[in-house]
Amino acid sequence: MSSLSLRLSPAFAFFFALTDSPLTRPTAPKQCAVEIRKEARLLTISDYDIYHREGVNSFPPRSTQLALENKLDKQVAVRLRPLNEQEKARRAFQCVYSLDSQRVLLVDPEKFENNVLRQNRQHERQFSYDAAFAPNASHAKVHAATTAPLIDFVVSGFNATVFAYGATGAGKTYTMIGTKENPGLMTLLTKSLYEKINPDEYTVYLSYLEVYNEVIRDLLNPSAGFLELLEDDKGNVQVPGLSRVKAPNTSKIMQILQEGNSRRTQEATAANKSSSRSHALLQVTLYKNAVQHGKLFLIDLAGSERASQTLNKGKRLKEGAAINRSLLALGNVINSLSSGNKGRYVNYRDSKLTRLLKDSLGGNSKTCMIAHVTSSSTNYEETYNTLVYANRAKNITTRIVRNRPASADQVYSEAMREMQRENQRRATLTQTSSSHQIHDKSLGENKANGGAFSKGGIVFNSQIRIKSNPKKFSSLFNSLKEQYLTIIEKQNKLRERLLKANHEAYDVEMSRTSKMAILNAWEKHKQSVIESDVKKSSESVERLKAEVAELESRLSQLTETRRKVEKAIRKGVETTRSVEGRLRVAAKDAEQNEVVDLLVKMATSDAEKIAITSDSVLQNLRMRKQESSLLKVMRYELVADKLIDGNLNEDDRERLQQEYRVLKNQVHYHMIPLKQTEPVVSWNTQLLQRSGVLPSANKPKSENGLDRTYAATDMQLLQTRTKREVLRLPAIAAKSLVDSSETQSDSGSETLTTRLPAINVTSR
Ligand SMILES: Nc1ncnc2c1ncn2[C@@H]1O[C@H](COP(=O)(O)OP(=O)(O)OP(=O)(O)O)[C@@H](O)[C@H]1O
Repeated sequence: MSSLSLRLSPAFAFFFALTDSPLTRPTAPKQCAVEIRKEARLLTISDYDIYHREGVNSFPPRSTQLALENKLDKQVAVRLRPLNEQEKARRAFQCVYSLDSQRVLLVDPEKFENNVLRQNRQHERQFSYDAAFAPNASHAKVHAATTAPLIDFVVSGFNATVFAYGATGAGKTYTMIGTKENPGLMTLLTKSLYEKINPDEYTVYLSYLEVYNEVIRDLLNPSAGFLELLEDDKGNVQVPGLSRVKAPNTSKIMQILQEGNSRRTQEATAANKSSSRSHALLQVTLYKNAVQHGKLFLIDLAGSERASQTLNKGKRLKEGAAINRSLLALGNVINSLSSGNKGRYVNYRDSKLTRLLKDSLGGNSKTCMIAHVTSSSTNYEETYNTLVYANRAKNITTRIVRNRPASADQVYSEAMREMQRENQRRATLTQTSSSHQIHDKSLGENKANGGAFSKGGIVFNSQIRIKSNPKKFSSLFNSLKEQYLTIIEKQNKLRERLLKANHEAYDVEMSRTSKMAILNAWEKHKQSVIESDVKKSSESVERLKAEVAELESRLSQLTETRRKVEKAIRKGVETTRSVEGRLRVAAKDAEQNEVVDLLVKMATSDAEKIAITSDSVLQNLRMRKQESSLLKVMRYELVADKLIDGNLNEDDRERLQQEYRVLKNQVHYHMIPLKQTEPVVSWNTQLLQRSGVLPSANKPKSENGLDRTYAATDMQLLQTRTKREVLRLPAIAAKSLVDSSETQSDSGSETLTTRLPAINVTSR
């Protein structure tokens, strides 16, 4: 079934992966003459039990119902949307009912058709969930029953995820985002969170991103461009460069969400006049005393859709395919997780969406899925699929553990704990006033130095007034500590900016290199091209030149950004050193000195962490390009094999030869930048190497765990080389020039490459 489904349209492939095929749908129970409007409400628990006793498999099996061993970990709810005016005008009628607060009845509209062939088909099906909401249910009611209980959970230091699933137009955005007048769960949930926490103790940060056509964009900072998704060695998924905003109060949340939503990709389709074409993920992170404590993920998925329903064409159709593909991947993950097989393999890697949801679905998170269905008879199939899908999701089992700081944050949190201990100790000291002597002594030393402190070989001019009041003395150390932390935070922001600029520059440089190569090849060969082809190509050549010029100007802007940011970072490093020195002077005992050591370690570790992330962002980009080149090579080999085999009629041969030449050029130009831009060492790493924090040789010493990362980079480079050696392209005599504008290409410039003379691309 699955191989068949892959050859079907994405919407159908999606359908087959998630549901029982309609062909294998269970047959009807013997008597099922429920009169739709009257009896829907009359179906009782005993009916449900009878179905079970009779062994009718139309209901979820008993074992499935009872398998909710982790009922509290996973909650599945269903919300019905009322018929809209358009559906009423089409004389659609309600075909799904909420029987009570948990059960839903679906009635097949075909029941009312006098079709003899289908008279034995089962026309009613009942589903049971953790919660079911009638079409007139309010957001507040949905919130109270589903998401409100998650708040305590997050405040206790766990993660939680809520995602809205359903066909296009079923009401997901309505539930998650709502309107200004009637805000949805994102606002209600965040508001409730605020009501629960003490603002002096907790800080809340919001990040908001969308996954559109497998590309991640920051909805709070659209200028950040496309973002990468990375996994650290512990499998934690991160989006480096994703901005986060401190949300001081609830009205600010609404404003932030509205701004984010206005940037979301939305288009009108026949099924929904403002259809969301992307998955939107709001991340609410709770910090307790500056240490990450709990996380809430609120996700408005794009709707699954059938092309026939949305009447989509062109770009919209492609978007729909991407949406369905990622939902198909989500379906597969849900199927694996709910299979009950302990040694199951769960493939999260098929889409960005599943990679992002890895923690929520299979890991350390309490999850609430709200499935959405329209009650209209015209959407029966979609409703059926969604209800079955939601039913499967109930069986997902996970193991939840309280958040512990990630290893990289360990130093930071240790420092925080140290500081808290130190603060407490200071407070006690202040009360007992037994430390006067120490301060008097320090004052004495200070005076003796003519107002200059000397500690650890560093001499500072004393701007600091240390009075004999211990409170003030303690607050001096604390205020320096605050100052140090603020500078580190600023430094980290600058380093992240450098990472972003480097990422973009790398991408731009790759694109520029391959475009330049095409232009150079054109210049070289144009003499041998017939005049009509030169004319035909001139527009493409001009466009390509303009693109190269644009890329070059962007590159110089990015280089300038690099220069400025690096300068600011270097200045920041000097300031940190100076504050560090002052801290060491102000530190009056071993414990305080340890705190300073930890702060310094934390700053270094932050810088190294960003440098490593930056290296892997680049490496990832490079790997993606390699993968796409390899796919092209594989296609190229396939076409070449077919040509060699012969047995083709003239038309097919001609078509294949065209494709062969296009692919040959694509492979060639794709590979050029990959050959020229290794090895990958990010600007962040280079900066650390220049400042002596990291060794500058290719193979760093085995300190700070950094060697592992470099070893991985070396390994990847090695693999690249091996892969390249494997690329032996079959050589086939090329014929004349061909204009193959029909061929799909992933770069606008490739229309031109198809007109170039065949280039010998046997790779080295
Ligand atoms: N429970 C509801 N009550 C009233 N109106 C609703 C309800 N649910 C959805 N609607 C309305 O139905 C329309 C479609 O809803 P919405 O845009 O939320 O669908 P969607 O599932 O997010 O679709 P897509 O996947 O295409 O983005 C909207 O006009 C919305 O206001």
